[in-house]
Amino acid sequence: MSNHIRITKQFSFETGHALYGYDGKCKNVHGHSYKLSVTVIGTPISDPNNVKFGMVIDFGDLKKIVKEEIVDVFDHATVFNQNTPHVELAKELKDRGHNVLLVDYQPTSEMMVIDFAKKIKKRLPNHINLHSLKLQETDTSYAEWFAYDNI
Ligand SMILES: Nc1nc2c(c(=O)[nH]1)N=C([C@H](O)[C@H](O)COP(=O)(O)OP(=O)(O)OP(=O)(O)O)CN2
Ligand SMILES: [Zn+2]
Repeated sequence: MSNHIRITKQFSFETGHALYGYDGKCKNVHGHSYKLSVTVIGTPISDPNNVKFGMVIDFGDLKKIVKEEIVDVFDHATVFNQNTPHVELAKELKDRGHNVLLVDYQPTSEMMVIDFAKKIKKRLPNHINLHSLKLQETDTSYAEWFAYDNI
């Protein structure tokens, strides 16, 4: 019998964005208190001499990866699609000392969660797989990425 276990760590960060060309209020620069749940899957370490005995991955090690790749980059930044005229607004804000992040996609929840999945997968140890991500933009809206939807 295998013992594959999913473990999840939750994060939150405040990020501004604007959806260039969108036909609603989210074309305006505004922000969200994003909540991100990161779920990985693996087998708990079975060697009692290993300091991480019984763990799939130390929650602290998962936290370090997600903080470095996502939270520290996106928190209190404003994200713009670099393929739109918003790049000019971004330059102006940057020149005035604001924390601006240019990405090569429309910064919707869907596209951000795809970007996050790529970044987290690259940092995980070989024996740990990314199972899913849930990115909550508002109390009532979220996007999810699942590994088995993307094989
Ligand atoms: N499929 C998507 N639709 C929308 C996105 C998105 O990322 N993916 N983003 C936005 C806006 O950025 C913003 O999040 C507004 O979302 P919405 O849920 O419509 O927010 P409201 O506050 O109006 O929601 P209610 O809870 O219904 O009041 C827009 N769409
Ligand atoms: Zn928004």
